[in-house]
Amino acid sequence: MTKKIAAGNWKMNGLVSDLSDILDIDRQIEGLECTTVICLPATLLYASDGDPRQRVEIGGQYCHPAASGAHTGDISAPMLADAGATWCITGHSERRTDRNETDADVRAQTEAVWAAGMTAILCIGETLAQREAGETLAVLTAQLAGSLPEGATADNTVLAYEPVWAIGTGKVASPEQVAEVHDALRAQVGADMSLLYGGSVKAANAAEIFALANVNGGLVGGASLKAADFVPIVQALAAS
Ligand SMILES: O=C[C@H](O)COP(=O)(O)O
Repeated sequence: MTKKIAAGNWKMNGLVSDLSDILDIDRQIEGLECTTVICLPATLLYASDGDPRQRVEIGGQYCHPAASGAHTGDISAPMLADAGATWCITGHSERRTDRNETDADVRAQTEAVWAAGMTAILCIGETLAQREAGETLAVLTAQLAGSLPEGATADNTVLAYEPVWAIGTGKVASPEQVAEVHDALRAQVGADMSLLYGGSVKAANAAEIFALANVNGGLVGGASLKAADFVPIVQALAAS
């Protein structure tokens, strides 16, 4: 069975002093029936794990496929797990673009996430040019085939659809666009894997997106940084 998941992605934002927002979120989501995750910069994971949280689960945003080795500046999945992460994003479009990560890289990272006992939030998404060329479903199908490893289950993987043109732009995909993609993904990954939508999700549009049949939650960037913005999104998901 799918799980409702409200996942925040702080991206390259946040200092130790900002962890008070995690505690605020934690307090305010008590009693809500959904899983809440915040994917933090690696520098904040250990400090966050030391906080007296009850409900918010913590994740990383990337991992190297190897467990250790001579990879200056990188971080491994066992390191993230050791610092308290139980989730890790793989294949975010910002890394596919900024770091030239390929589907094969994402597949290897996802396997590393599983090996460290964490759940992967695997991201796929089309660019505006691909959408305008009518290639959206073909692009997503190819990304899925290339980056989702054999052995993916509803317990070890959550799939996030994030249209690149909707990330951080304020241009949220329409309910029809989200529904078309999520219905197609559901047919490909089976009934149980949770499917998240990401791209300019905020309190004002969350309920409409979460009401769609095959949307089981959101991957939220900018609106996850402050409890005042994120908690209403978690509440909308729990009420959906
Ligand atoms: O991982 C989160 C997504 O990239 C969405 O970011 P955004 O909510 O700031 O558009």
